[in-house]
Amino acid sequence: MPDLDPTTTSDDDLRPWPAPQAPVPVTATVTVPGSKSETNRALVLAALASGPSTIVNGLDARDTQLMRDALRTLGVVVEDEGDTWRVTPPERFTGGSVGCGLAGTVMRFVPPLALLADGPVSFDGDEQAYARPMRPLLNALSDLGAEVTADGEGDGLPFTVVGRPDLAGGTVTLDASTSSQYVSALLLVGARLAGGLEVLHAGPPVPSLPHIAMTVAMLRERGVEVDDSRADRWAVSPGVIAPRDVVVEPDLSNAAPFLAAAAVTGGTVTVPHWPTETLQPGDQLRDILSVFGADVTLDDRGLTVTGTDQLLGTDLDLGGASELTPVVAALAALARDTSHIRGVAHVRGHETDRLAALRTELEAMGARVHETHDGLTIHPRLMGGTTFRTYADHRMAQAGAVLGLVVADVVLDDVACTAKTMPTFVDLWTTMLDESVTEVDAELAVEEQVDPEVDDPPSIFDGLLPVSSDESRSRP
Ligand SMILES: O=C(O)C1=C[C@@H](OP(=O)(O)O)[C@@H](O)[C@H](O)C1
Ligand SMILES: C=C(OP(=O)(O)O)C(=O)O
Repeated sequence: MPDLDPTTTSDDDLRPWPAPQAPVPVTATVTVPGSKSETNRALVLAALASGPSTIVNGLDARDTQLMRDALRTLGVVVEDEGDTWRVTPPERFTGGSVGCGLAGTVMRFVPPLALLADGPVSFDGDEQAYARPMRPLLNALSDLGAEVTADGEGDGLPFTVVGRPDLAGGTVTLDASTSSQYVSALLLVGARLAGGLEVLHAGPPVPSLPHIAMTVAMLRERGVEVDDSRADRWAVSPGVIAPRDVVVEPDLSNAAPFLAAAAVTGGTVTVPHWPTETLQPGDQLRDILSVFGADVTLDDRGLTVTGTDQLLGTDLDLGGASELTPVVAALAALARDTSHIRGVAHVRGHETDRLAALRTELEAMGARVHETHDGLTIHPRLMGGTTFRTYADHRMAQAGAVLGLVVADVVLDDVACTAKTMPTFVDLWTTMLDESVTEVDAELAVEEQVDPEVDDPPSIFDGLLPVSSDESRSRP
């Protein structure tokens, strides 16, 4: 299977995509590409820095290519030198047109850069992105003195931002309960405003706080002073953003479907290079998978997850790691008993309304799912194959792939959307399954060597999960 083209989601060969069933318990080592969140922050900070920076292991996917293109539009030079990207900031940002695709990090992190640009910067994106919330950030930019005009009929994309050379910064108050990215976006640019920037949140709790902590840490690594000592307040002092040469960590959230593959098939998957200390919310997978009953070990090899016979029902607040919601919902649908996912009301404004999408698709497969005000209650039931719609959402596709490992005849209507953050998804997934079969064959060969007199050597299919549609996993 070819890698997906990271610049587009229109690879017709890959829609529809029959999700492969696991012929054996998934047993593999899967190296995942770099973190989307770290890559796009590193790019923006390099563009704002006082000199050239380099980025190694940056994620090459649709969201990060859109970010590189956006920065180039603003006059930033982004060059590829083998595995290293060299980013050279311009004297001043120029105006132009920025395409955001469906990338939250592009549509939220780039508009504040327009505050510093010489001319108007217009923003557009996929039609589906028009529904993503932007208003609190756009109001904050207006409050800071920018001219913000709506170019469409809605409250978000498309829009144009015109900055002014004399913007002083100061204090802005906004409701960031629909996305932490508004806060990160403002903090990233704050040091470059003459008076710095104080950001105050007023409203229901801010989701994805680890992502704001990641922003703060990456600013501090570049010499920027940030005060985050009080809840719901962040203050960035004015100053220089120092250039840095960075190595991006693997994307731990994108490791979720591969680790989940071990959990649902009773296999073992290792993700190498798992950092021992990290600010990525995907690190919460270690606790999440343990609560589902999987065995989780972090050691020199990386993170290793081994599944058990039956996953347990769970009660999880995913407010800090909401991008894991679709894969966790897939695990919950395959568990022994009811699970609750809480704290993720705002994922209704992610790539799609993820709560509605998950309820609809899991119910179509046979699960009973209830949408609550801030999450899902999932009652596992006997599940059967169906066309699993992905709604152009890479993480819905990941969830569908996990379900397809153990439920026969699951066909994703479009897997090409995984190119948003992982153009190599299909390739990695099929390689993982191939490696699992090879691994089992090798084990059997060793067993045969030990006892060559065995009359009837075990088949690689012995003791495996049922594979036909009428034998799909039975749920209480
Ligand atoms: O800052 C970031 O890199 C992100 C923040 C989160 O956004 P929300 O706060 O909108 O959930 C997360 O879900 C998204 O995938 C990446
Ligand atoms: C919410 C997500 O992405 P975005 O950066 O587009 O908000 C996600 O990747 O799950």
